[in-house]
Amino acid sequence: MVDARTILVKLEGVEKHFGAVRALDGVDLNIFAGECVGLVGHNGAGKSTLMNILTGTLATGAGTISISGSVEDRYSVSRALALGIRCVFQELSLCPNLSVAENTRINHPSLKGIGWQRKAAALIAQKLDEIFPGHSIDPSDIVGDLSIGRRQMVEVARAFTVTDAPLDLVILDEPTSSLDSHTAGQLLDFVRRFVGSGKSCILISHLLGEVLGNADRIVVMRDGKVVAADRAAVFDRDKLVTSMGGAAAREKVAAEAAKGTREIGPICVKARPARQRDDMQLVARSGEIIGLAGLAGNGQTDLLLAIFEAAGGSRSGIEVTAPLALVAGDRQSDGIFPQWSIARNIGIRSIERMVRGMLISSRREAELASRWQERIKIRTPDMNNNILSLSGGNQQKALFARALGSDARIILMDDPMRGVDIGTKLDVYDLIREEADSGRTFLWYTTETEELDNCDHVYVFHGGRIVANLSRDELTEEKVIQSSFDEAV
Ligand SMILES: Nc1ncnc2c1ncn2[C@@H]1O[C@H](COP(=O)(O)OP(=O)(O)OP(=O)(O)O)[C@@H](O)[C@H]1O
Repeated sequence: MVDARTILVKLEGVEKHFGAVRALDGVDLNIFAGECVGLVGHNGAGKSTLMNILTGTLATGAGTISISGSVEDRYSVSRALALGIRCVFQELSLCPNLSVAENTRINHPSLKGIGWQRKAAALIAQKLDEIFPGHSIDPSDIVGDLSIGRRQMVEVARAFTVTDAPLDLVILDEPTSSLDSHTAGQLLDFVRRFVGSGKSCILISHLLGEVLGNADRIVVMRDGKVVAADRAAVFDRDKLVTSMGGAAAREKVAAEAAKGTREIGPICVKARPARQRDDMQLVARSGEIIGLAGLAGNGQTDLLLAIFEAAGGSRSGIEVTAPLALVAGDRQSDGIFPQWSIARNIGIRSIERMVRGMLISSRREAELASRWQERIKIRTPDMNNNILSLSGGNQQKALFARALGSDARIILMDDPMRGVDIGTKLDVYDLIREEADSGRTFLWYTTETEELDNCDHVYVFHGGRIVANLSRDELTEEKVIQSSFDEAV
């Protein structure tokens, strides 16, 4: 049957190699006007590489790109922008030392002359209001001072602002990874309105419910190839997971395993948020997995960082009695060392064990890295490659390996599953349970409410304070949301 809709983008036989890695292996992809295409696949499947080709950031090794029926021979970033194609990359690209309005101006050279700042501020404020009503971002805020969730909101809103250049397709690569469920819902509603007006979106996400609920069509990638492409209605969660390469049955087993009971030991962390007015505090015992929940930016990360800073001693309102490691959520700013290899990035938290004499032993570093590559399935041909050669999700796995491979007894996790695929998440959940069984303690802030099922109990935050302590039996998404909207007493 011939599809009568207008084809906006047609990619045919696209290939891309990075040295020995075949990132794209003959990919065909059509995007029609007025549709939202969900793009899913395991970490390293080739999604970001394909999108980098579509935005002109990477050149193809082979294959053709046609936009609105014309084959593009000299495709580039500026050509893609001129054709109305924009992307919100997984690794955010805002300049941290500039304000929200100044960052907006970067994308809109036509905003010049006297009053450009005011015009840029109005442009971004209007788009933030439209997508995220009730947001508390001011165009004069310096981006580096914003939480990662707010930066993600600015980045998304900026991609949808229009001055003189056309806007036909917005690629959203993991756009909700740092947003709480309320804010993510606002964005997804906006995406539906956007495609309803005849424009197109590509939505890349590891949150399969998000893709199933909002995409018109779904394309599944696996090992550099498109392995399935059909109307969203044809898929369900199990079918998607199976097309991506397994783990459907394991999901149910993992959910059951999370309900098991484990022996817990003595208290190892007591922490009172700085703004707490009553006597509520976070108390963690060894062997516990504790969730930190609530709307993003309500003090969860602040408390984790305060606990991290108090390591090995005590400071006002915080007591910690064992070594700590932190899995950063904002991996670009706080997690990876971009100049170093994957192996060194993993070994750095265990440097005392790596040192022989005055030098770091490459053998010990390689042993640790190879053990964790296997355990957590980091996809790379060589752990001595630079960390930036890994896909986003695989970089995040290296940060887990750094923390779990260390001597830390308490692991602080700041929304740590950003960009991690479903199969790997299940492996990491298993790993966390195993490690908790052996007495390690986990403090786990997550913006994915489903993940809280893995926790023994959950502290809900609002306005910088703990407002509820929910046991596993009391835990439902409604309860968490209700508590996070309730004013702290
Ligand atoms: N600059 C690079 N140098 C070397 N290898 C690279 C580079 N960029 C990507 N790769 C490799 O290409 C493959 C595809 O990576 P890509 O980032 O496209 O995956 P992805 O599907 O977006 O993964 P994720 O879900 O983790 O973001 C991976 O094996 C990755 O390691």
